[in-house]
Amino acid sequence: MINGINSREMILEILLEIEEGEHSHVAIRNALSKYQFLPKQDRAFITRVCEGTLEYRIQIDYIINSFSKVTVDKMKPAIREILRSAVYQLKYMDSVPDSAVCNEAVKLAQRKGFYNLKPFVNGVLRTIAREMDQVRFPQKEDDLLKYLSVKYSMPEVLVTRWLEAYGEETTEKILADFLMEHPLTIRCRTYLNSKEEVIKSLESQGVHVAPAPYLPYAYSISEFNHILALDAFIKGKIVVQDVSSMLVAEVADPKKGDYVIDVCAAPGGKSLHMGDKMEGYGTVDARDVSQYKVNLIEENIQRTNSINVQARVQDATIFDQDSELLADVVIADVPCSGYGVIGKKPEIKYRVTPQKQDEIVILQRTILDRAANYVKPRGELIFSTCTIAKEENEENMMWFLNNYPFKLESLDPYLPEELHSETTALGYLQLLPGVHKTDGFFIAKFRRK
Ligand SMILES: C[S@@+](CC[C@H](N)C(=O)[O-])C[C@H]1O[C@@H](n2cnc3c(N)ncnc32)[C@H](O)[C@@H]1O
Repeated sequence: MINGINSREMILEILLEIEEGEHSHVAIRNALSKYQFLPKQDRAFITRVCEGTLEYRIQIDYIINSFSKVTVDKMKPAIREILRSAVYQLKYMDSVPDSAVCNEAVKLAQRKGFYNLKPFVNGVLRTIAREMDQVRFPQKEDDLLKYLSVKYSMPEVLVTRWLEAYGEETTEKILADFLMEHPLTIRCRTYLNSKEEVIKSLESQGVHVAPAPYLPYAYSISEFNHILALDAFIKGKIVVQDVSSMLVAEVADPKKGDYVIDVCAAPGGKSLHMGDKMEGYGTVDARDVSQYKVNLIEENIQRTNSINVQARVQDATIFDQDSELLADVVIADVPCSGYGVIGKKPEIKYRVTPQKQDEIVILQRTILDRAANYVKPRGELIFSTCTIAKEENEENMMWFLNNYPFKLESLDPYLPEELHSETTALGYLQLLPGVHKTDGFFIAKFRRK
């Protein structure tokens, strides 16, 4: 307990908020920003327990259901989250003694008004603490699907999809990678700043900086408290961006003076990168569906002083006649299922429905249809998603090629050699977590005939 704030109570509130539909990073950020005085250690503890409980939820539920007469889905939400977060600590956090985990959970149940459930919480947790090693997890030889689902805490519906699409070995690599911790990656804005100077600035603030894979201006950073406090960030010398996302501007390869339309631009990562590649010349017209989203782009334009990027509200599903055949480059980084970033946003895996999947493909095709109209003759359209779902990627790509006057163009001249493959020579790239050293991501490059 610090200044009346109990970290386990905060964890419970955050997990309940995520259960109700909030994004995990938003729920955690909002809770922590309310209590700015919390020491670094407590912030790290709250973040780890929330993220870990979410990441391992299926496995944790399996453990609880192995010992509790009441199954997890029948429990009251608060009791369920108290148990889940306690089991996460018991299994994955050696730094907290088991007895403390159990005592704190029981106290929290009481504080939340569940006085009569104290013995239940106490009984289940102490049994789990004692008998954790005896849990009979599904075995690979008996039931591959259940084994992968419980071991890597991934809903069976997703495991099934990936087994079909990518086979057993690759699926297991993807699943394992989602549970690994990855440092944050940044793009150093080398057209305005020297890399050495930026690294020096970061290191002078205690940040650990290491080269990130594939691109010479990409770095991994760790051991810092908050990105907003880093001088290089405040001064717009770096942009937070996954390397997969940086590859979009590489592949687009815009020329100084180009007119670029980014139809789904918020918060602006790829738009700013395109602007930098054009070294302040030309125009990047960064659009998104709402004022709220456009404000996010604006903030980034201002922070980085990106003079050739402008933001505005424009629904990408509505044809903008004024843009017809005008753009040298159109970026369609469309909304998607987000399966490629489950490692960063674990709640995505629990919110999958077949209906959502169908709707997202329709939305993507509608956006691609409008975006195609903005590309000038012999101009280019870059289509990208942060997912690994074939219907959103390869199938949409084929649909587009079959219906529009565009052809694919090789990505190889723009990619590092280690990413070259049969498909990149044709004009598209599917990055898979655990196989490639990035998020899951898809890029295709089309040129108007
Ligand atoms: C994958 S994100 C874009 C990320 C962005 N390109 C970047 O690099 O920072 C997809 C974006 O599509 C936007 N979006 C969703 N529906 C849209 C629509 N109908 N029109 C325009 N943008 C839309 C979302 O608001 C979201 O910002």
